[in-house]
Amino acid sequence: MNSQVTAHRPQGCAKVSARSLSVHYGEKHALQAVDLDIRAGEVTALIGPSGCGKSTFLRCINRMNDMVEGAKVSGSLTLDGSDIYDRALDVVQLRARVGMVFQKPNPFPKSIYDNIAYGPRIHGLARDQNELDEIVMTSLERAGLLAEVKDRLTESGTSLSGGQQQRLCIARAIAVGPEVILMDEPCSALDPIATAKVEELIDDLRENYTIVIVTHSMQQAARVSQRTAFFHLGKLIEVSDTEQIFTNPQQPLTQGYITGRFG
Ligand SMILES: Nc1ncnc2c1ncn2[C@@H]1O[C@H](COP(=O)(O)OP(=O)(O)OP(=O)(O)O)[C@@H](O)[C@H]1O
Repeated sequence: MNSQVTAHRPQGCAKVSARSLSVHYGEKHALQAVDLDIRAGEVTALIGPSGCGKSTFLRCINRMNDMVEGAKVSGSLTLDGSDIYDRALDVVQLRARVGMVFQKPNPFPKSIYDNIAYGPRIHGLARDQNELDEIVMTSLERAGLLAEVKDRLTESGTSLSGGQQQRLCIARAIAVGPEVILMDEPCSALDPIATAKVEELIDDLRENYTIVIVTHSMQQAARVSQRTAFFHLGKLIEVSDTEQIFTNPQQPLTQGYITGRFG
């Protein structure tokens, strides 16, 4: 636990907890008083029409919105009960605890090995070369990529296929020992076979990590998540067990979206 994080009363058993979370981009009120708990050890899918605030919510959790000029976050957002927006919080440490995988695979223009070793080196996680090798191998193994790349660790990460690059990025996130992994449409640039592999991987990872995934695909949300949150025009309309959202949504707006009446 980051000692720089101010302790607050934990909110239930939630890993991440938002209360009245709002985000403005200048005049634009992109996220409006959202209350949402993300449970540990589960995959939570964020769904909703384009521009409804899914990515904005996701980016609050590792403070990626800090980099957006004019972005203003208010309300409360906690990780294990500690304020993510505490001024004293070390954002580099936060991003080690809360990793992120983006829409487009973005390996560094470095070797496969160095892509994974980069984070552990920066954070001083290995005492020697053997420990670093161990972290690299374990991360590749967990990301389901080791068998495919073990003989080409010195080749560039960019030489891999799109699906392999995305699993490399997941391995890179895993390498620094995160607790939460944020995924922003991680399969939208992948073909169906690569998508299936990443989805399988997400399912394997959920035992050890708390995963939040933004997806445009309702089929994907139904396949990979245990909880689903539906957003509309910056508001959280409904959050529930995924099965309930897709079979018996309580809100007319959710019903309209999942049946394709708008979106
Ligand atoms: N940097 C920014 N500056 C100004 N407005 C922004 C910025 N980023 C997002 N917005 C606006 O905030 C709202 C929410 O955007 P966000 O990207 O969170 O939506 P989303 O649900 O993830 O959309 P999509 O599914 O299209 O990715 C949108 O109206 C968007 O135009």
